[in-house]
Amino acid sequence: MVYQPPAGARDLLPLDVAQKRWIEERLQQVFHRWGYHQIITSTLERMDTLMAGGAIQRSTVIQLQNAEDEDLGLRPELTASIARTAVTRMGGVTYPQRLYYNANVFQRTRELKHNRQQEFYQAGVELLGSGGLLADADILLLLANCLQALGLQRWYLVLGEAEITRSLIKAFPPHLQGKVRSAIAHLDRITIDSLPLTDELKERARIMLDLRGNPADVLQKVSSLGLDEPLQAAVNNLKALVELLYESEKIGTHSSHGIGMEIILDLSLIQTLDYYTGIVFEVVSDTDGQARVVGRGGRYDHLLELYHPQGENIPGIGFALLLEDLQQVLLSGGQLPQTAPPINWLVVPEDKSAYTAAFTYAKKLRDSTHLVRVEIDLGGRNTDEIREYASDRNIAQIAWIKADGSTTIEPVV
Ligand SMILES: N[C@@H](Cc1c[nH]c[nH+]1)C(=O)O
Repeated sequence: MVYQPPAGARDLLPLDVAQKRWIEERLQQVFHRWGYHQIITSTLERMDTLMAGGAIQRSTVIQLQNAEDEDLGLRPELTASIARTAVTRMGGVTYPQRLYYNANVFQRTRELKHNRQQEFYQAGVELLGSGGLLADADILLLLANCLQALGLQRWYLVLGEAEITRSLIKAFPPHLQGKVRSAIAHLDRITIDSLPLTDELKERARIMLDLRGNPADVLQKVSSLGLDEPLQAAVNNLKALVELLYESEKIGTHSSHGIGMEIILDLSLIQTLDYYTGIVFEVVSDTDGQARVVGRGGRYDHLLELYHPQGENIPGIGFALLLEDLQQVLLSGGQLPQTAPPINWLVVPEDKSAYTAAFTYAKKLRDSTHLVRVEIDLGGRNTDEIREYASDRNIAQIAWIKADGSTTIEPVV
């Protein structure tokens, strides 16, 4: 019998863990500095929670069944679970609530044959109870601060607006809206040309594909589409947000806290999660010409009411950073540790009568500073082999201990 993990599952070895922790610790510090508290929700949820009123497709969830025949699944993301927790378990709290998480998620992919990954890690935040421009900007500045803390070099923010995009798509015949949506999401001009649409609608779809680029240009183009009042208000909001971010950034760049945010406005940006009601965004890292999405999020002002016992409406906005993708990018940038943390000391009892003295010395070392790593040599090796072991493992020093407690310290070459 060969014991393999199930297809798509992951084991993280010590070096992976060291790199993952490096990222997580930096993010956690930023989250704390911005007033966020950690929340841990259940990995397992009822399917109806996970699907968030149809915003998340059943087919993307790994489903399970328990003895009570409940319809359960492994969370594919955390926003729905946090929305559920906030309104069902945190009654009486004052808003806004600032919550962050660091957790694994499971996403079912159809291409299992190639052992496509199904378990991922995300670190993210949810800001609950505040709608509007200030909260939007606060979240995006927090996002920029996270990326800065990681030392991510070249990245840009793709910013869209779910309501505007949704309403632009509504102009298409209902039975084709799904196809148009997917073609636009994939920037697929060929499909758009081949769809049975009037010339006018094809042109509209092409314009939508072009609603991507420098914010000022895109805002001008979208205004030419003759939007109705509420949508024009959403466009104006977007404009105000971009201005606020650039202004805040200017202040940042003059101090040592330049956030270096470049914004690409993209009104064709469509997220597969369909609970968004306002701004949506992706962080794209662009290293060596290779673009990779390392985070995403947006505003969801009608998600919490789905779970609220009285259907009360509480707005929300948040983002998730995708830890595997960040790890890949940071690895190629050379920021991450290349080895698991080294051991500082190997404490070697010279014979049986020195065991107690060795444990006492190891304890003294461990108590001396909280960052020290100390191993006891467990025997079975001669002096040369011990030196070789210490050098292979990059251990800095050996402490040879005699029964009377006398110690010889030897730096490892
Ligand atoms: N949960 C979303 C990201 C997000 C957090 N908050 C809002 N959106 C995702 O996994 O893509």
